[in-house]
Amino acid sequence: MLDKLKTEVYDANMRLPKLGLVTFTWGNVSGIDRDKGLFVIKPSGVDYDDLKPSDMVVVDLNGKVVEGNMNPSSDTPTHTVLYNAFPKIGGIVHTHSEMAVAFASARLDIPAVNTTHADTFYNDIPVTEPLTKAEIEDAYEENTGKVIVKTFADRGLDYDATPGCLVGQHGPFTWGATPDKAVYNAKVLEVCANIAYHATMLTHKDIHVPQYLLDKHYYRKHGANAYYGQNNPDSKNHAAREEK
Ligand SMILES: O=C(CO)[C@@H](O)[C@H](O)COP(=O)(O)O
Repeated sequence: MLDKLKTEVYDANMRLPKLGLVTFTWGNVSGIDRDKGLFVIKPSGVDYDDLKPSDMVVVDLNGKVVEGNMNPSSDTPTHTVLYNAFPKIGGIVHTHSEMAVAFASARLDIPAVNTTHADTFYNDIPVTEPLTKAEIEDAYEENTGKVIVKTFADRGLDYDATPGCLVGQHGPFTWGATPDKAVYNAKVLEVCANIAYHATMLTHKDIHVPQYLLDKHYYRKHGANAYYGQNNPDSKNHAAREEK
């Protein structure tokens, strides 16, 4: 079942250690088949070197395992909440990338300090409130998803325009149209966290790009697909390059 999606999710999971986004068995990637209402996620606690596409676990949108010989990622309830709440996403990533986790631990948003950030995230990347004792002691991973959804609702953020969030005192979750795009967004989030940290340390100031720069980059990417570099397979330039 869903063999093609299993391979796609396996490949996306294998990019996490290659991109330096995870250590040991931390983190996870999933991908969804919206037509079937099923998503595929890596198994829990399995070393990336030992993973195979056939190890991926198939889960329904109630979080119930429908196929798989192993237990799904411990974060499966979080992915379940996000797929139900964010209908346009096709893939989700959770990592423990270090600078992102530093911002999450300090309970700080990752500020939009430059165009690198603006190209992918239309706002500061929000950090959620840490989960309460009750939220941790019962349905922890489900509540982790709920606090992300609540943060976006409370702050009036568009999840499609800002495809990532820091869970306070935990770490980053990113999403995208595909598992691979969600991995891309996870790496960009970590790069942005690093740049924001250094820029803030260099200036000891609160830095934010102006809204008109965020608008320019967002609408250049999400507006007409006339051009947006290598990130947009629909762009003319991308097609032209493919023909060579
Ligand atoms: O955030 C956590 C633990 O804090 C998890 O994401 C682990 O880092 C990976 O768990 P599995 O996906 O292997 O269950």
